[in-house]
Amino acid sequence: MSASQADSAAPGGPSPLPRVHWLVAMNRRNRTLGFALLWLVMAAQMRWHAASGPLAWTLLTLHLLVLPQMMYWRACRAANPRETEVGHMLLDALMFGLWSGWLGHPLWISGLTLVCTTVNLMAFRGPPGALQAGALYLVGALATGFGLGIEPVLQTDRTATLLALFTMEVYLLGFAWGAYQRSLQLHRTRGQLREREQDLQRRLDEIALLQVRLAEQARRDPLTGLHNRRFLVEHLGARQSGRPAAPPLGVMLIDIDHFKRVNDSHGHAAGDAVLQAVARLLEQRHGGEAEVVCRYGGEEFLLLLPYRGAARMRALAEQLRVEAELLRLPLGEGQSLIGVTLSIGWACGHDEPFEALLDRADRALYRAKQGGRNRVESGLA
Ligand SMILES: Nc1nc2c(ncn2[C@@H]2O[C@H](COP(=O)(O)OP(=O)(O)OP(=O)(O)O)[C@@H](O)[C@H]2O)c(=O)[nH]1
Repeated sequence: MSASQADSAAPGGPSPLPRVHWLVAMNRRNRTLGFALLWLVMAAQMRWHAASGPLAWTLLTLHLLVLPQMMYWRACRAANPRETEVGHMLLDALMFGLWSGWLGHPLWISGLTLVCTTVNLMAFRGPPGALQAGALYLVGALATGFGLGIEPVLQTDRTATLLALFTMEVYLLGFAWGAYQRSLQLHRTRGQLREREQDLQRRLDEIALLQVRLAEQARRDPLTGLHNRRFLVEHLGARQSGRPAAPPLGVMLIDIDHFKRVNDSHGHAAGDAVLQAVARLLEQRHGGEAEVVCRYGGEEFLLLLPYRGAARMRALAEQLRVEAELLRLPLGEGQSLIGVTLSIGWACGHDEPFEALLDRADRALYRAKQGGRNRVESGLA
C-alpha cells in the first residue's frame, strides 16, 4: 500500500482511494530513476574531490536517494499537489546549484543539472518558472563557491561525463515519453468529448421533437383527432393579434341529435365510432388551410370558416346535414347500421368578435333542436 493509500483508509471501513496527481506520480518516477543515475554521476566525480568525506557521501545519498521519496510522500498529502511539486522542483534547482558549486562547477554535471531543473520548471510554469529555477541554481552555486571559498575546476571526470550524457539521454527520453502519453490521453479525451457532444445534440433534437409532438397532442382531441378547444382559443388569439377590428368570420355549431340514445342503445364504443365518423366527414369537407374543425364538447363540433356570406354558409351547413343523414355506420359483423342526424346553427359577420358570432350560432343551434332536430338554423344578426 502506498503512502497516500494508507493515508486515505478511513477507520471502520474501506473508502474510495484518492488518485495521485499525475505530476506527482511522474515526478516520483523521474526522480527515483534520474536521481539514482545522478548519484552515480556525482559519485564518479566525488572520487577525486579532496573534501569528500563520510558527511558528503551521506548528504549525497540522503539528497538523491531518500529525499525523492520524502517529496513524494509530502506531495501526496498536500492540498495542492501541483504547487507542492513545483516547490520541490525549485528546491531541486537550489540543491543542484549547491552541489555544483561544492564540486567546483564541473561543466558536464553543472550543465546536466541546470538543464534538467530549468526545463522541468519551464514545462510547468513557463519562462518565469525557468528563470526562477535558473536563479535558485545560481544562488546555490555561488553560495558554496563564495561561502566555502571553493575554486572552480570546471573539469568533469571521464566516467562522470559518460554517465552524465547517459543520464541526460534518459532524462530527455523520460520527459518526451511523458509528453507523448499526455498528448495521447488528450487525443482520447477529445474524441470522447466529441462523441458525448454528438450524443447530447441527438438527445436535444429528440427532446425538441418530443416537445413539438406533445404540444401538438395537447391541442388535439384523442378520440377524433380533431383540434380541441385549447387550439381554438390559441388560434383565435393569433388570428386577432395586431388587428384593430375583428376579422370577417363564419361560425358553425354542429350537434349530433339524440346522441345519448346511441350510447344507451348500442354502447359507448358505438357512440365513439359515431363521433369519429362525423369528425371524418367534417374534416373531409372543411379540412382546408383557412378552416378550423374542432371538437367543441361531448357530441358538439365547431367549424371556423372564412367569411363567405350568409347564402354560402347556409348551403354549406345544409350540405353537411344531408351528408351526415346519409351516413350508415356498421355496428359490427352482421349487425345493423346506425344512422345519425345533425342539428346545425351558424352565424357569420364582418366586424363582429368571435364571442358574438358564437353566441348567435349557439342560439341558432338551440332553435334547430327546438324545431325538431336534423335542421339548419341561421343566427341572424
Ligand atoms: N360514446 C361517447 N359518448 C360521449 C362522449 N362525450 C359525451 N358523450 C355522451 O354524449 C351524450 C350527450 O347527451 P345529451 O347532452 O343529453 O344530448 P343528446 O342525447 O345528443 O340530445 P340532444 O343534443 O338534445 O339531441 C351523453 O350521454 C354523454 O355521455 C364520448 O366521447 N363518447
